[in-house]
Amino acid sequence: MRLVILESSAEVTEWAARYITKRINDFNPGPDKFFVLGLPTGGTPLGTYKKLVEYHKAGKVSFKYVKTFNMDEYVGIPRNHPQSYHTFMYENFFKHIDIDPVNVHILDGNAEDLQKECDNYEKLIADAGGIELFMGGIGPDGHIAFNEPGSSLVSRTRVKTLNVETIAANARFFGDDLSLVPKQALTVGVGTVMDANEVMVLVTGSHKAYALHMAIEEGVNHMWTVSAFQQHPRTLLLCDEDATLELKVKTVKYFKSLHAVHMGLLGANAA
Ligand SMILES: N[C@@H]1[C@@H](O)[C@H](O)[C@@H](COP(=O)(O)O)O[C@@H]1O
Repeated sequence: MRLVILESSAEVTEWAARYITKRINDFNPGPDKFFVLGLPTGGTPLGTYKKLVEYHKAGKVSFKYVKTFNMDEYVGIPRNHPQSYHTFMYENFFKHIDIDPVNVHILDGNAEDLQKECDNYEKLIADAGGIELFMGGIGPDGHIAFNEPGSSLVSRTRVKTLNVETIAANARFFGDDLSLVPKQALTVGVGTVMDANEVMVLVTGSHKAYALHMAIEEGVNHMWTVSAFQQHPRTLLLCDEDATLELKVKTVKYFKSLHAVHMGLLGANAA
């Protein structure tokens, strides 16, 4: 595992955008070779989407030969609801870049047969050749996508009932009214994310500090589903100073000593 510790959440989101840009460009995608990118929603990656749009507009990266798969979507709110993940992704990212909408995949939380929709999503990912880089965020309880505490660490895409903590955390997007927050979602499984060639998780803020500690300093545990990535050969965790508050000094010192190595991941002329 790599843990890249940066000063602020702005630096984390920018680092992620630079890394995605470099990975896409190094991959050199084309009509017969699409780069497959897994994507999250949430407040954390917003800055990354902003930067990617900026890099795209500056001609530094194209999404013409990129296919995307989003992690999750609420069940039961209309696709065009202001808080649906469809709306979030189009407003904050897709409508500003050159991606072909046919290459955008987001689960349909209004499908007649929800499990069929989930099974089909797994098939679409496999047909695309698997996910090259999966970016994710976590909830304060250490969930990845909507894989709530207690989720199977080999789970696949499915319907999930949200727990109280997640409903409370997401209430801010629904006028702080718990009753308006959807209670179910479709989500990729932990196993689905584990299948990606590389997993990059963004963790920012002191409210995620305990989750980061449980993710990397304790054992693999289905109560902290992000801890599963201890067993992934290419896990890249990006965090800010605030998120390190519950880590051991020894852990923080070690990973900070690797700063130059981590910056090297962004390419030869990375500042
Ligand atoms: N399903 C999403 C997750 O994918 C996301 O990582 C999490 C954290 O969101 P934020 O980045 O706003 O803290 O929120 C939701 O639960």
